[in-house]
Amino acid sequence: MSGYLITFEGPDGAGKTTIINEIMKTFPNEVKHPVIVTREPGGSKISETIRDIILDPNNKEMDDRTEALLYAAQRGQHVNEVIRPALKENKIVFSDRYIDSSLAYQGVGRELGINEVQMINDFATDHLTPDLTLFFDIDPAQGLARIEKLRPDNEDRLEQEKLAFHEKVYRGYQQILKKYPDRIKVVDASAPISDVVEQSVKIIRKQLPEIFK
Ligand SMILES: Nc1ncnc2c1ncn2[C@@H]1O[C@H](COP(=O)(O)OP(=O)(O)OP(=O)(O)O)[C@@H](O)[C@H]1O
Ligand SMILES: Cc1cn([C@H]2C[C@H](O)[C@@H](COP(=O)(O)O)O2)c(=O)[nH]c1=O
Repeated sequence: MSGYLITFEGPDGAGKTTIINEIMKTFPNEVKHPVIVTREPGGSKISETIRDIILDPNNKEMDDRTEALLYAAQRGQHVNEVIRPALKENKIVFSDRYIDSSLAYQGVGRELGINEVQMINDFATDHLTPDLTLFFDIDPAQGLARIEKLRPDNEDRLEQEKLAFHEKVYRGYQQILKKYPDRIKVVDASAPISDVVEQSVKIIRKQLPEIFK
């Protein structure tokens, strides 16, 4: 495979989607490869359908293991239908969330265990690991406040979880950062948007210099 998978991770409201959109205004002209943007949960028709089920606030009775398996299932489909074909075509894939979200939210937030969640995802993706991951570091309360401001009455099932859950997820991300220091790099996501964009592109340049013109 000759493309590159770059993933964007962090608490809800960290600014991942906003910053990817900003980066995309100039990044495609700076690199040798075509760039595509995708997201999880979602990114393909089937995976978006699974997304709707997972995030539906009416699905209050969803079991934690069911939730973990649904995230892994949508990821397997997304990888096989969208990500692997793009990598084979030499593209750079920006994914707004990927496996680390499951390790942090389901593995630690839901207390299913990082190793167990890693196992079902390795099966689903046949071990597809990102080349680089940017962790958007923000206090979870600040992230949730951004979401609340953005859509006060329209939070999804995960966003509706109490702050204590999101703090646990944040601690989960800290564990994952320690486990994969070479792959995951930290961005200060509390900074102004232009600054977060600059930090992100600087890290990509440093870690993957070969992709730039
Ligand atoms: N650096 C920033 N400073 C201030 N506000 C920001 C910044 N980045 C994003 N925002 C705002 O925060 C809100 C959430 O941003 P965004 O949807 O990009 O976050 P996200 O990480 O993709 O969230 P989620 O994971 O929940 O989808 C938006 O209103 C956005 O404009
Ligand atoms: C991929 C993935 C996501 N989540 C959670 C994180 C968010 O609260 C929602 C939806 O994500 P979005 O960024 O708002 O689009 O799902 C998760 O718990 N596990 C995962 O694997």
